[in-house]
Amino acid sequence: MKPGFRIYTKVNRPPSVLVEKFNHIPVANIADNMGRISCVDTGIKPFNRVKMAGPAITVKAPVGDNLMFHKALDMAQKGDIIVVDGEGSMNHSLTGEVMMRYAMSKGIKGFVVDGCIRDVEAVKELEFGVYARGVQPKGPYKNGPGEINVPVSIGGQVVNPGDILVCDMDGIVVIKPDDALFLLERSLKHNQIEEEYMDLIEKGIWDRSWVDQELENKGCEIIEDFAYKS
Ligand SMILES: O=C([O-])CC(=O)C(=O)O
Ligand SMILES: [Mg+2]
Repeated sequence: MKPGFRIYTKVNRPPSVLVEKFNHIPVANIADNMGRISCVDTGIKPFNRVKMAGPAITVKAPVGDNLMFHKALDMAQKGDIIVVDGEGSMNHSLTGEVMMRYAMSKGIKGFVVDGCIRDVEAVKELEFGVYARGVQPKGPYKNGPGEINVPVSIGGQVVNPGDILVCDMDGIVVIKPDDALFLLERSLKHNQIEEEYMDLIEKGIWDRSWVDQELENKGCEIIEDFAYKS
């Protein structure tokens, strides 16, 4: 055992037919079905408009070093998302256009980096999901150590290898494979309810009575006799 410098090559990936279905579901709708506690903090932002869902290949990188990220690039399979725990460091970039183009050539879906990237002008144009905490022109070292396919922590969430990440312009949600089928059904229902709301709004018949009902239940004081005076 070599804690801090080891690679697990096997990953239990959920079935890709299941994962792919999450591509069409807004992250917000999934998050609403997960107790609002399963999203990565919004310091990790999209750097283009590419949405994605895929199983995680995880990398625990020493601050400012991307040797293990490069190894993960070689190990990752079509459809994977490489998730890099760079401890949120803003001092060195961990990836750039060259690695992204290589990843694209392998069918990898994208990168989620709790750290910095560079080549952001090029990233805007890529059909490849890139989510990261910041931008830094100074490049990474390539010395190691680090670990691949172990639990990592990014933006306040634990990500295990094989967990499903769903990423869109609102943010990133992390799904345990055992919860995926249940969440897929719930989130599709949620989509449908929201579509019904939009329809009722357009027709001008959306029922708003629940708001006053909630305020009454919670004991809100409503003053109707005079305006606020300072
Ligand atoms: O130095 C590296 O490994 C990362 C990099 O700049 C790139 O991928 O363009
Ligand atoms: Mg570069």
